Amino acid sequence: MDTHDVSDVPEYFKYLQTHKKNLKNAQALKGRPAKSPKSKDEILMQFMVRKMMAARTPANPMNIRSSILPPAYPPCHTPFSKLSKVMIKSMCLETHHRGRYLLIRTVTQADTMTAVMAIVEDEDGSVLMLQLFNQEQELSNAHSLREGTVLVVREPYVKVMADGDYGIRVDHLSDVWFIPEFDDLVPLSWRKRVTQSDESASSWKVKGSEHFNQGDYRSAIICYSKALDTHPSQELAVIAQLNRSLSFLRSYRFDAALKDVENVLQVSELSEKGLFRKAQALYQLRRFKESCEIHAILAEKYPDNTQAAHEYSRASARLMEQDSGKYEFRKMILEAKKRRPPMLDRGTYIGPVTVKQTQSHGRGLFTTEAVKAGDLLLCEKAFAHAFHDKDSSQDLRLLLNVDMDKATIGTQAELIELITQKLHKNPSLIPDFVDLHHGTYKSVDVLEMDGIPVVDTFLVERIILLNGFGCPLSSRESHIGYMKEDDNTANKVNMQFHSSGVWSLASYINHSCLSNARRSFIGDIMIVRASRDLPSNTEITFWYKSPMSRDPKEGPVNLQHWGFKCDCLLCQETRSAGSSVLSNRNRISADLQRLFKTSKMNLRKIEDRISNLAGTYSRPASEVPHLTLESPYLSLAAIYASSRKLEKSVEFGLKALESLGFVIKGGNPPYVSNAPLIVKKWGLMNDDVVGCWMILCLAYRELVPTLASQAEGYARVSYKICVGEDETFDKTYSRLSDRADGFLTTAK
Ligand SMILES: C[S@@+](CC[C@H](N)C(=O)[O-])C[C@H]1O[C@@H](n2cnc3c(N)ncnc32)[C@H](O)[C@@H]1O
Repeated sequence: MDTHDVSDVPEYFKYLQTHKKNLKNAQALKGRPAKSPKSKDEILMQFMVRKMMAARTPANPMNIRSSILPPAYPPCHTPFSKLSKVMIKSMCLETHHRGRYLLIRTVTQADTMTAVMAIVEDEDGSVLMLQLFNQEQELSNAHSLREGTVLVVREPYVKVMADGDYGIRVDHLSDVWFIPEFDDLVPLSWRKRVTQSDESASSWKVKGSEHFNQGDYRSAIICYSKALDTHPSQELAVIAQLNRSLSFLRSYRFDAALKDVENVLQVSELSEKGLFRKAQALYQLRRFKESCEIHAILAEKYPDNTQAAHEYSRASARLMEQDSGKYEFRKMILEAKKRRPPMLDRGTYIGPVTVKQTQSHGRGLFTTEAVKAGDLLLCEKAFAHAFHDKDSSQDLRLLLNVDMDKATIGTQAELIELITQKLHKNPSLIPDFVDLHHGTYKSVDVLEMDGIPVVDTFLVERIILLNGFGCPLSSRESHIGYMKEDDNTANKVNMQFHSSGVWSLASYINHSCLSNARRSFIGDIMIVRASRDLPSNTEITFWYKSPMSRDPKEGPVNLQHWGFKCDCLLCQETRSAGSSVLSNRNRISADLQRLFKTSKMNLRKIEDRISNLAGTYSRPASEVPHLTLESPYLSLAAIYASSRKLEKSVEFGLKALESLGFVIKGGNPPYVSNAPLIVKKWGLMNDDVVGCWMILCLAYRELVPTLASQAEGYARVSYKICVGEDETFDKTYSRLSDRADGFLTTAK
């Protein structure tokens, strides 16, 4: 939704086809020996050269870094005890060595190119390239994958890479294990020193603390675990668990941190550090209520702990947002502008909505009580958010999925990394995430193996493909960009963004072109508001693709990406209208655009052409919106407002809204004194609606002042629906602006 899908753009389409061909050629080598004919020295030299080249040359003709997903394959889900060792010399190309494992060690420093890469050797001294995908970038830093690191690759997959060389490709995080030097699996010849088998718990603890102080949390965790396995005294066990919990917190492993402190609290119920770290782990897992409960104990027992007091107020603020749906939106907008990445620390508010089964399109989100247009339905923090900063030199990435024939530009590849890592580190989050819609993709039904969480990278990718959203830095910013554009082209309404994310609850919202809700963004927070009045138990829908983004002659909006065809009334009307009506609409629309651009505009002719266009619709707009009419009506309303023909401005302003399906009473002459302006039915909500209400507001100010503030009220609600909040409305629109729609061209 709103991501840069470039699958059909000729240059990317060609690039995708080239990769499919490479893949086919590679697969023709399936079964050939994986051992490279090159010598170890040649392979090492080549690695260094590749590293230098990668730093200098763009990755593809489009100067965008590309990530290519191979055909999907499941993660290893066989217990390690049932795997047998394989050597490089016995491995084959383009083969998943099921039931086998490979023991290797790195013989180069790792480097991050398209993946974390290093040259590895096995016990025979045979070498190959290793490519670890979806790992943290820090893996290639000094602490982690340094030369000599021993690894186990479970069920290794050897691929022919794009340049024809061979490499072990690991896509699933649980398929690679980093083996500590003292582990029994490590051959004696690979050990730098002989580890004392009688090393004491306290010396492991000391080593753990040394690693911790150097910021090497992975090694610290290994040493504290070793201390705990080495029969520590109860006192030492508590210290090792407390220390390990802090290392877990620092490495974003909140489930494990929580488990450690819970063990500590069983022995020492009121441990200050134990309670504090528990409250922190719960906060990070977004369990704010439980975090506050622990903080309440801390506050009572340790009133002088100022850090805990500070964290208590933070957790209370999140809980308040979560329970009340009250946010300081203006502050959030300022924060999103400043923070990089624009991740906002806020609670998720779930309004009067619930997930239920629909009749024909899987699960959907429904109202649990009647709501009004503009009401807040959801204010959801992203499960994961990948930001592209257009003002920085950050690379854009092209993600090629050969299984799905998809090419997207933006941050989708990064999002896969973020989500696989988050789930791998916090397995308590896996069940809800993998329950999101994933089409026909079948994954393995295993959540854990050998005590390690199993996360299927290809499942994550499919979930992102079907549930992810492209998003602006803030919808206010994109609204302002939209209003500043003069040209009302499809590009203007077809917004696509490089930043992207997944919002779990919003993922249950189905599409309808006749949507009744709209999403907006502030940083990584998605806001969903009702765009019309809705009775209880109504299915909430928003656009995956805006029906206004399509070319009128193209027919219904193309939702092939999500595997369905929309059956809303708008799509039905478009299908039944037939190609001659659609091309007639298209022709008149193009003619109108031309007439609006002529220097001496002939308004009578324009009005005539608009009437012709209106004549192509057989059903009233209150039933099926007349989308092609909105823009010309709105342009006329603005032109007449500027030339002070206010009655005409009102006439066309109302028509613009009616073309979107609005039913409005009391807006047209004859005006009855004190009769209200009433929206009987809300229509489709696009960004133009705000400006249209403002044009009406400004015209009514002179014609019927009592209606002006009501029109402005509707402008404010429409703004809130489009932008997510109305705290910045006055900064963006003013009755005193010199523009016909009140938009402040200076708005920032
Ligand atoms: C983001 S998910 C929406 C939630 C999904 N229905 C579920 O059960 O989890 C997107 C998927 O929902 C289904 N869907 C959404 N809108 C639909 C519609 N108007 N008609 C049919 N299927 C729809 C499609 O299968 C689509 O790929």
